[in-house]
Amino acid sequence: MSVDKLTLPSPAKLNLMLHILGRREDGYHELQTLFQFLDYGDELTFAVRDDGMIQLHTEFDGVPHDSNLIVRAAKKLQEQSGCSQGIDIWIDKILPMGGGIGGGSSNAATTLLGLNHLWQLGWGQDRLAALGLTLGADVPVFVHGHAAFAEGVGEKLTPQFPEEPWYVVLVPQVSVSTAEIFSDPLLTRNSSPIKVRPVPKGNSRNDCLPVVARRYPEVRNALNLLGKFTEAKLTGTGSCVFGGFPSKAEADKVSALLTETLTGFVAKGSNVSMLHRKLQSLL
Ligand SMILES: C[C@@](CO)(OP(=O)(O)O)[C@H](O)COP(=O)(O)OP(=O)(O)OC[C@H]1O[C@@H](n2ccc(N)nc2=O)[C@H](O)[C@@H]1O
Ligand SMILES: Nc1ncnc2c1ncn2[C@@H]1O[C@H](COP(=O)(O)OP(=O)(O)O)[C@@H](O)[C@H]1O
Repeated sequence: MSVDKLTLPSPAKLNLMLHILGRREDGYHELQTLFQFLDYGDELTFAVRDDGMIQLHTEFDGVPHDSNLIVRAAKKLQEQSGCSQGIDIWIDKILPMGGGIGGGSSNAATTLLGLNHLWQLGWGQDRLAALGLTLGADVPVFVHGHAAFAEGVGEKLTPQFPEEPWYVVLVPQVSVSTAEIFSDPLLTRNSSPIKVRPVPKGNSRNDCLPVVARRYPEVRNALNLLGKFTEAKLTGTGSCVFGGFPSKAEADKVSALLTETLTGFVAKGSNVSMLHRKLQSLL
């Protein structure tokens, strides 16, 4: 049965570790990183239109309509599939921008999967992920929807099954530009590749952390505060800082103490993205 309206989640991700192995000729960096999803994110609503127009109805501060990754994803999919239908889109945005939790990439992936469903294109995940990669290095993992060890610039994915703790995520009130961190001369770019799978314990370092912590006192502060309770880590190029706890009750307790002065939230780690769980329930 065909539907013409759909609401889908757009989860956040964490980088449980991130090593930078080198820089390619095109300026992009070769990484090894472990992605896991959070059961926490934005929500997008899509409604098919017959006139071919693509319209995002929710305004974003500082992001013009046609630059929004949601609109760019929809337009690319429409062009490449030759679809004559259009789409109205609304988003309930709760993920911070420039937080290293992948909100923009996740929104793009939710759009690709949602429109593939509504426009009945029948594209497979590999094809959607390849299109997604042209929008951002993190889009493919959100399209595939499974926790994964990622190599290359993030597009070579091997599914992984890390523990799924409860996380406290602190959101320092600064937006970190990924490009700015990757162009810092002090960034470590020569980590040795990990050859063993699954990634052995003790490799949880994020090579971006020293550069981000030096540039952003707010991130340093969040790392110090959460570090009093558990190992505090940086996700991606930041700004968000996270730490795992064995139960929701423990995460809630620490979060209540820290969010008196800092913004943050508690969320469960998940190896199957909530977007894919919802899509599965529609089939
Ligand atoms: C570092 C990571 C780790 O998950 O996450 P974030 O902190 O951004 O969430 C990602 O690889 C980011 O992916 P994404 O946010 O999609 O980055 P893109 O838009 O593709 O790239 C933004 C800019 O960062 C630099 N860049 C990005 C990825 C990479 N592997 N090497 C790079 O040098 C490039 O200068 C690029 O122009
Ligand atoms: N739908 C979107 N959601 C978030 N950011 C977007 C979106 N579309 C474009 N952007 C731009 O992408 C940048 C990176 O966004 P985001 O993915 O949230 O951060 P990060 O890559 O640090 O996890 C934002 O600062 C914003 O300028």
